[in-house]
Amino acid sequence: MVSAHRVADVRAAEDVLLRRGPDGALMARAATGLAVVVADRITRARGRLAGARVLLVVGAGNNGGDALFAGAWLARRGAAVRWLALSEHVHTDGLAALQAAGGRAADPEEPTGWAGWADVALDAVVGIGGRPGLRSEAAVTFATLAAHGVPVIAVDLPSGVDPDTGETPDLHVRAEATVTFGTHKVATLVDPAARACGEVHLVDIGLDETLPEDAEIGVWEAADVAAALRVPSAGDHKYTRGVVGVRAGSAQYPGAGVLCVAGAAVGLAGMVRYVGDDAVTAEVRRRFPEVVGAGRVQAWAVGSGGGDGARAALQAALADGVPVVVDADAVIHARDLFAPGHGHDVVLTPHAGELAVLLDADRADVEARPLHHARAAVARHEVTVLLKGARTLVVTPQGRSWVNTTGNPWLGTAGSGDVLAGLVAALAATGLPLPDAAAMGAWLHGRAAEELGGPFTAGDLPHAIREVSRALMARVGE
Ligand SMILES: NC(=O)C1=CN([C@@H]2O[C@H](COP(=O)(O)OP(=O)(O)OC[C@H]3O[C@@H](n4cnc5c(N)ncnc54)[C@H](O)[C@@H]3O)[C@@H](O)[C@H]2O)[C@@H](O)CC1
Ligand SMILES: Nc1ncnc2c1ncn2[C@@H]1O[C@H](COP(=O)(O)OP(=O)(O)O)[C@@H](O)[C@H]1O
Ligand SMILES: [K+]
Repeated sequence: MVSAHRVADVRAAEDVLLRRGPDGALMARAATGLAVVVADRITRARGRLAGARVLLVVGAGNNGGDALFAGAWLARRGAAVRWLALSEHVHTDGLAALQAAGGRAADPEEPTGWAGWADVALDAVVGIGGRPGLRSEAAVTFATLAAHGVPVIAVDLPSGVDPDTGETPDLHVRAEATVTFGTHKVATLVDPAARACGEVHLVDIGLDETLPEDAEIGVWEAADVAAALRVPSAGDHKYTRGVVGVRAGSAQYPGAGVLCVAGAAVGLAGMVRYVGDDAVTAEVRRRFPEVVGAGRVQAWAVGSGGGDGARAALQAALADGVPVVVDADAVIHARDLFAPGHGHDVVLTPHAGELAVLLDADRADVEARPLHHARAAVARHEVTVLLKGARTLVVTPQGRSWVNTTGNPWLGTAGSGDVLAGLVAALAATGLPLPDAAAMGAWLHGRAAEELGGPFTAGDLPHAIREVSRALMARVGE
């Protein structure tokens, strides 16, 4: 599992290594890793590093130091390197190294000598020492670079984002790529900051052994999902594999019932039950002859397209005392059904708009602070929350947080959330803990979208999800 750590934890881990190793060793690792990524990107873009024009936008701290040493490495290999200092003092040894390698200062008053000159710029204004926002000089510098179409590679983090929350309350750099050191930061994974990072490269500087195990946020990877998927054994039959129930769709939204069942059908459970509107039931049976009616289940998916019937459906599902995926029209009923101490095993699966209604917040504020709001809902309702978005979050009442990095924007298509709700419930029915099922469902759903590429509609997802699961299980068997 990939993970992100808080700045305080990164600093503590760095301190241990700094005490152990020779002066500058850690920064040398970071700078070399940075330089190698920059050189590789330049080589891919223009064929060769020699002659490439690299601008370093440098602040006062060690973030600037990383860039100056990286600039020296690049200059020694034939790149033309200039630095633009945004602070009176910059990292002394880094600057000396760059000067010795032939780097030159850019004149801030002459943008033709930097914005009009550079093939690529490194943002090394601030890293984990930064507060959100950009001072006006930095803001003007990056606006000028953007106006000249110069791509930016951020050092550790795009300057101006909030490292520990992923929030971007103020001006910040928008990078084409970010080279981050030692471990991910929340900002390199969680939106909206993750969007400002572009492609993220993680450089190993040896922090792994000194970082705390309990990360701030984790990312499920293919191997984690593959290892957790429940593959039936010879002794299993349909009931031991798990039965998933769907109470979704309504006369108003019949398709949601069908799509939720379709998601449930590819979640590796042994049987799918559907309970709902007669016309929807008929359509579900027509599409999925194997689906049966009411009876015992090991997990429910409730609420997708549920309309006015969502509350009654949720109450009926809760009465069974099994894990429940609470989607769409059912989410709002968390308000009174899930007061602290309720004791149900539940995951809410809202998008930002639904979470905003539940929390009496603005949708824009949920989008600006998704992790904050997901955690607020978890605290208020003692449920797991899966907050859908480009970077879907799963936050549990036990204090774990995961962010999903699979998927593509084509997933923003009507009914795609219905498929996800059914899928998560089915995975839970196979015996997986509900939070794990939520994280794995988001991963499979996003990975299926990547396989499809796009454009696609929600009805294309289930088959792709099954193919992704099949490929993962084949990997485990290898
Ligand atoms: N501790 C270490 O040995 C290592 C640190 N590394 C690098 O060092 C960085 C952290 O360095 P620092 O602790 O020196 O901090 P930074 O370089 O991130 O920033 C600190 C400086 O920026 C100023 N500042 C803060 N917010 C600002 C803003 N919004 N606009 C303009 N200036 C602002 C501060 O007053 C301070 O002078 C990491 O992000 C990483 O790039 C790496 O070299 C790895 C090793
Ligand atoms: N820009 C995006 N990039 C990746 N995934 C996205 C994006 N926008 C939406 N999604 C995903 O698409 C799905 C949409 O679900 P939802 O909003 O509930 O749609 P519906 O209610 O129509 O089913 C969610 O899984 C969400 O994470
Ligand atoms: K930076």
